[in-house]
Amino acid sequence: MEHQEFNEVKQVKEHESKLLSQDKVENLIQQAQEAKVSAYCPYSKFRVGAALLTTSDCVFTGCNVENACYNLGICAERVAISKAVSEGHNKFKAVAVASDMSDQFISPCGACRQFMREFGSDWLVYLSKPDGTYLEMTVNQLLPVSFGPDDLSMNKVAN
Ligand SMILES: O=c1ccn([C@H]2C[C@H](O)[C@@H](CO)O2)c(=O)[nH]1
Ligand SMILES: [Zn+2]
Repeated sequence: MEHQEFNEVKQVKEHESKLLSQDKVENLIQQAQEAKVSAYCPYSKFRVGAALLTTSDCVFTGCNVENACYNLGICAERVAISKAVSEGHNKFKAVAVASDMSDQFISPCGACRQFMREFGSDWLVYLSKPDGTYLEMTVNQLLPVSFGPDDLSMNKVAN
């Protein structure tokens, strides 16, 4: 097998080994839908919930939290990630996102994509609808050609 072809097969296998079972995805989406109930969104009235699965199989949830000073509002995804990191968890397998939109999959904003990317590019994001259907994407698919910790010289292994 050609070297490049071998690497492609290896990458596909690595990716497949990181995918969650249908049961686990459905469970994570369910937790995101439950987290959505706590959304504090008196201004947009757009409820969002997120459920973040760590590599140690803990789940941290989050909802959007808005503010009378509109620009201070924070998204569900960043709340969930901040809760996890502040409790000592910063390695993630997946995050599920849920909203009330039945006609389209909720998709994380640019700020949240960059916030996710800080903790790796090859973990999974499940964009869901209220009926439980979902799209599976990687952080890299949502934010290709990204800027991350390794791009800072202070974080490089060797110069
Ligand atoms: O993926 C998303 C998209 C939007 N919002 C929030 C931000 C704001 O409170 C409201 C409307 O944009 O929804 C999230 O929490 N996550
Ligand atoms: Zn966001």
